[in-house]
Amino acid sequence: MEKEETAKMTVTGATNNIPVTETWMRKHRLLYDGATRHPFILSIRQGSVDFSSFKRWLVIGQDYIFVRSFVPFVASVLVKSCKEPNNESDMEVLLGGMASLADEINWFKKEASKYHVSLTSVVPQNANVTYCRFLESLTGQEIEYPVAMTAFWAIESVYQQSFAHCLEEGGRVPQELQETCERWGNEGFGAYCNSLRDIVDRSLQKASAEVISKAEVCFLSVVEHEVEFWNMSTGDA
Ligand SMILES: Cc1ncc(CN)c(N)n1
Repeated sequence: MEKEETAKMTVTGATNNIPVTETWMRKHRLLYDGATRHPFILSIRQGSVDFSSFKRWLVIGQDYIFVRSFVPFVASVLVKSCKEPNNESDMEVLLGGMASLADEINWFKKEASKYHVSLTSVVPQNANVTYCRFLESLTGQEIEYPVAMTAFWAIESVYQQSFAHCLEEGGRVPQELQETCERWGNEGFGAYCNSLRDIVDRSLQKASAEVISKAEVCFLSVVEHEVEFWNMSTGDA
């Protein structure tokens, strides 16, 4: 076995047959489930979620702020993808991602007007500010494509799997939140997340052990930020 290959195996624990993202999922399952099975998500699934105006404001207002910061981050990933060899399919997936963010922004505006929330007067909470700063720190040219792609995939996947869990059999999602759960928990959004994951795995195949290790750290940071994001709903953030 080549020296470089040995280093990769040590850092990631990956074997030839198991994609790197899958090794992370197995290794960090508890942490990941902490985000996708957060008490706030479970309360939506069980139908016990508190409909106070604060929470409506939280989900619509705070997430709107987040998504507006997410767009320049995704744009920076798109720019990086243009410099990658064999990038045509990556570009298409990323453009699809941009389109879905445009839809998200419009949806937040529609929801805000339904609940009479003024999006421009929502003050970002600390956890959100920290998360948005983290995104900004990943837009620099020095951040390698596989690292930035890892963040992108993890951010979208945690959301998709959280809301998909709400919709799984046995759930009692309140009527008012059904559309929210379907928006991110639907199969199409799941397929898009799988395309992002495939790009991550492919780009990591040719990455150095150092980049793979950075990508894993980035994955863990995203999961922690997503937990903090949900914590805002219980006032713990
Ligand atoms: C915090 C968060 N993470 C992910 C998504 C899905 N784009 C979102 N809207 N907000």
